[in-house]
Amino acid sequence: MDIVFIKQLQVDTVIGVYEWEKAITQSLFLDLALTADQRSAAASDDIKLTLDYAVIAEKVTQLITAAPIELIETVAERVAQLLLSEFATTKVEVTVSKPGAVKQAQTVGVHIVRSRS
Ligand SMILES: Nc1nc2c(c(=O)[nH]1)N=C([C@H](O)[C@@H](O)CO)CN2
Repeated sequence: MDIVFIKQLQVDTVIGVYEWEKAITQSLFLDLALTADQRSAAASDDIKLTLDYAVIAEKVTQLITAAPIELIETVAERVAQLLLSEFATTKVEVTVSKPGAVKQAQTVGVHIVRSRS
């Protein structure tokens, strides 16, 4: 099946479980993959028949920055539910990375897969 994707979407927001994290902004990086048949969009060359990645990036950023969140798991789940409810996709994969959270690691994060039920 076809996938529309966004890689390494940077979202600067208040994220973390510790008190000191609630007073600063940190960067999250998101990889998103939305499954949807793209044959009609390709045949008609019509943006209305695909998943507009610019719109997706904007809505995801708005969702994450609307209020402080503690866990990156919460970010991933909320993003997955937003994508499934507002876009014509049957399955989404969401990876949320938080570089710098573990000094000895390049990055840490969570990857979830959710389908329309
Ligand atoms: N599985 C998770 N582990 C941790 C998280 C998280 O969101 N998910 N968060 C933290 C802290 O906020 C950490 O990033 C501060 O450096 C710790 N573990």
